[in-house]
Amino acid sequence: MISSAITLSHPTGILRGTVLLPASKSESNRAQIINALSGATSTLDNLSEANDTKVITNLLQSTADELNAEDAGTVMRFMTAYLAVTNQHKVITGTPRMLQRPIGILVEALRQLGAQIDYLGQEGYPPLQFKGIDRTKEYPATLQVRGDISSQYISALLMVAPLFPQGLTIELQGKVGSRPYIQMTLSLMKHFGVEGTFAGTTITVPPQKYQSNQYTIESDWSGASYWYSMVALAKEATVELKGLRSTSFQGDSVIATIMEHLGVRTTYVADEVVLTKTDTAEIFSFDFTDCPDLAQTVAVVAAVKNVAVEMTGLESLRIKETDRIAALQQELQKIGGDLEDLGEGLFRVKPATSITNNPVFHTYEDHRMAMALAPVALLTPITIDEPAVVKKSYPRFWQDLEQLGFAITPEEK
Ligand SMILES: O=C(O)C1=C[C@@H](OP(=O)(O)O)[C@@H](O)[C@H](O)C1
Ligand SMILES: C=C(OP(=O)(O)O)C(=O)O
Repeated sequence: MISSAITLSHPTGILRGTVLLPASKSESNRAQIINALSGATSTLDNLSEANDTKVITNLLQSTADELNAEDAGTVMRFMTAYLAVTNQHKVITGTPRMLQRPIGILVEALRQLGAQIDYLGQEGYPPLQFKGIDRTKEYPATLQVRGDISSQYISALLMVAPLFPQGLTIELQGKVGSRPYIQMTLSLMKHFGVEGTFAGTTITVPPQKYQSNQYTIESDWSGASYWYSMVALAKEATVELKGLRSTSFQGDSVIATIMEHLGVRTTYVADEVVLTKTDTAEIFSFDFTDCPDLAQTVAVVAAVKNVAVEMTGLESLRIKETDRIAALQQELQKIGGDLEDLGEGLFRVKPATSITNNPVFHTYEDHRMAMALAPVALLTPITIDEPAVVKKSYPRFWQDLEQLGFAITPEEK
């Protein structure tokens, strides 16, 4: 998909079919870092085709002096810890947006562990220059690390923690966001032979060696969330999503519970879930602290279904691929809706009152804006700018939509 915009519509509004979801980029990128730290002897099956995963695969093999993490937060943060502990002398940079996404908390923690890292631009932000690690330096076995900016800093530190002679204890400070991603990191570490404990706000990883193992990456629950939206907005629907597990490492599997309020029933069978429609469309409140990547999905469906959902825990949305709160407000206003800021962290979805005016949606270099807005096409033809953004996590998204009956027309501008 190279066109700069597409128009998207669905002639019947009826969805029936099977979708082979992409694998989780979060699991793929952790598994690859752990594998690289343990001599690259594990077998990783079903690695994601997400660009974020391709980027980390390439960077882990690269001999270049300057590495480019592009727009991938996990790559920037996980590679930062990896480059530090593997004593490399390289630079890591990224897209202009990546240079606005903070990394100071992670750099500060790694410096305390002996890593020499300089900022090449603004203090606290990439690009970073690595100048090796001083192994002679006494380092503190316990670090205090803020948990309220990005859990990716904690995950990055945890994956390298067993390599330190005393291991590492992390005491999380402040509110902890995206906690299931920290848990996912510990679960994958355990799969590769390293045990850590997470009690209250303290995580301890004793010194240990990773063991090689086989792991099959699960399909991506965040990517699944857009199919939940489509089922919620379709006239009729039965959609099978392949490769999802009822017991998942991914916190975004909570989408199954959230979408019960918005008219989607989930049935777990073998290695897939089946989504069907119900009549439910009820107001509810939900705290997205644990699953920030689902916020856009839910805000759009709720607006279109006229359900004034109350949303909290959206703080981290402002420092993702774009300021996702501002982007949602802009785009929902185009269909008469909004994400109203009620203050003190509370947001309320304002129902979309004019969805049929052929909206042209912008995507703000954010894959999740494109994918969260696409389901609106089940009700009215829409235009999506820069549709190629989906490649960050779900490159086959538009092909999968076509397979389920969406009509997609490129619009050259
Ligand atoms: O660790 C991960 O794989 C991720 C953690 C989350 O980020 P934050 O911890 O910055 O909220 C999430 O938004 C991101 O898409 C993936
Ligand atoms: C926030 C995201 O990714 P990252 O932080 O890894 O760039 C995302 O995929 O929604």
